[in-house]
Amino acid sequence: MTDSVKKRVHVAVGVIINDKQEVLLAKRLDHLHQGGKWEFPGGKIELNETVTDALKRELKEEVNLDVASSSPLMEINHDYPDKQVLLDIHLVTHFAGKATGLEQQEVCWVPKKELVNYEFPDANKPILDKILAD
Ligand SMILES: Nc1nc2c([nH]c(=O)n2[C@@H]2O[C@H](COP(=O)(O)OP(=O)(O)OP(=O)(O)O)[C@@H](O)[C@H]2O)c(=O)[nH]1
Ligand SMILES: [Mg+2]
Repeated sequence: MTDSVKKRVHVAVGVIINDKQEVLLAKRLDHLHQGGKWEFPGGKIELNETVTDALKRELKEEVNLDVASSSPLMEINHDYPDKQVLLDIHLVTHFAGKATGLEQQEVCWVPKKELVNYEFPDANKPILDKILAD
């Protein structure tokens, strides 16, 4: 295995859209990688976990939502200067609960058209393009 393959972090990411066509964003805490930017909730996939298991676990841990079903949206490989990520992005339109930032992070529901006003990590560009095209 090469270093680049070994180091790449595999992340489950949820683009969560409610009945009003708003998208759930969370603000990354300042001390984290890409801190201060807005993200789609999610996190690292653990050993022996499927992407959908990880997505369910992370969305419960981070924003207190129970995912009922999800569908694959896209995968993005991105190399930051300090970190390489593989984002496994899923669309979540069926879920239960009220979105709450359980890790002291700010969360908000944003109408699709207003997403252009938020700053995201560089890796997210294709996700934004896709959501805005739909
Ligand atoms: N959740 C999430 N992570 C993203 C997005 N875009 C993006 O580049 N990432 C990167 O993917 C990685 C995800 O890690 P994370 O910090 O969410 O991981 P985690 O929830 O498991 O937290 P942990 O660091 O406490 O283990 C970070 O390096 C983050 O910068 C995004 O839209 N959502
Ligand atoms: Mg996370």
